[in-house]
Amino acid sequence: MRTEIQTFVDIRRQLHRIPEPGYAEFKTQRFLLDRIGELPQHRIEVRTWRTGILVKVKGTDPQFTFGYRADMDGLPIEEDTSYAFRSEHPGYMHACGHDMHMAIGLGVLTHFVEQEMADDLIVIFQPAEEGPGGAKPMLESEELRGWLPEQIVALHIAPEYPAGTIATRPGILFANTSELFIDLIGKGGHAAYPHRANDMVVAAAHLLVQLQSIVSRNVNPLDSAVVTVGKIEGGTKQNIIAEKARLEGTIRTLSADTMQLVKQRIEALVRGTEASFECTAHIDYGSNYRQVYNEEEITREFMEWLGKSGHARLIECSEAMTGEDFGYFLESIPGFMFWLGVDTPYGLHHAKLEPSEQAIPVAIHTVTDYFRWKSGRLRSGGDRA
Ligand SMILES: CC(=O)N[C@@H](CCC[C@H](N)C(=O)O)C(=O)O
Repeated sequence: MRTEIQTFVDIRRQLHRIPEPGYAEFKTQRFLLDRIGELPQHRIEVRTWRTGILVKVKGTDPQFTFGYRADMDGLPIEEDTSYAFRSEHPGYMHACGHDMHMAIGLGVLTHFVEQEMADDLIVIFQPAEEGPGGAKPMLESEELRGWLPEQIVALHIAPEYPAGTIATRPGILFANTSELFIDLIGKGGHAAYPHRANDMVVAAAHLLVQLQSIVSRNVNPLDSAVVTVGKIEGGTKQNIIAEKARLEGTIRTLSADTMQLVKQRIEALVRGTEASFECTAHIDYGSNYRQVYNEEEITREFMEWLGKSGHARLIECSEAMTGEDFGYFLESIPGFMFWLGVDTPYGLHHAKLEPSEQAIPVAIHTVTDYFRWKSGRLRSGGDRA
């Protein structure tokens, strides 16, 4: 690659400074458009969709279109890393590696602008992966509909694997997800007169504990599910009985049927809370993501190629209960997602996450060489898409 890898490490650091929430990735979009604007323009076409960006790199003799997708949004976390290039947006951090995913995306794009390929490539910078989900509406947009790739690849950083490793599997990689918001509304009052009020802090505490029984007592132990309440809010002051409480969480399942079962049980427990605490409740499932299902034949072929290529050490991993709206891309476009080892003791969504930047060249070389190899293979008639 003629452009130095250090460029993409620097780009990642600059992106790290400006994490933004879903659909508010304005500075991020501007930054990426400026970098894309510095590339020779004769072989690229650029479109924007909300805060996202689509870039087509025209091949010399296109018969096929490859796609690489990078997500763009940050998370509401106060950063606590040792970095000199910490977030400049108080309360926001790239704690899920989207800064790495975007820098790698620019690396892949730059490579194919500098060193042409026969086939076309679409690089997709997608907003709002952490919520409410940019993939589905982007796929339905006019901007992307006319430019749909025929095979698509995405990656996600993996703190638990060493830099220089790539982990994936054919079939299901990430879970089905649903957000969960439960509002409880009772009757507030004076702390000294509990008999004249319906305390929603107590109701929320009971419900929170009952929710734990869904995975332990309703889901088949041989199946997998997660119900996590990550935020709980209620009340206004220590000597006022709370009129309202809110639980915010997420549900994860490996099958769509189990997702339905978990939701039915949540609804039953919430109805029980209404009866027990004489309150009213409202459930909102927010945004739901489809499982990430790697097309089996293409993924096996990639794994075999990677094993021989020497670009990274390959691990065949198990499914994870993480969610990713990339699942919507894989619903209509064959392809796969892989974990990119970044070797850090702190997990995704942690304020101290410091992914190893050594993984950036590993990913750029893997993705670009794989597309080039696959393009040649399709042309030689050695494969289907
Ligand atoms: C890779 C990753 O961490 N993705 C997120 C996706 C969030 C989906 C949605 N907002 C939810 O919380 O259900 C994850 O938390 O797995």
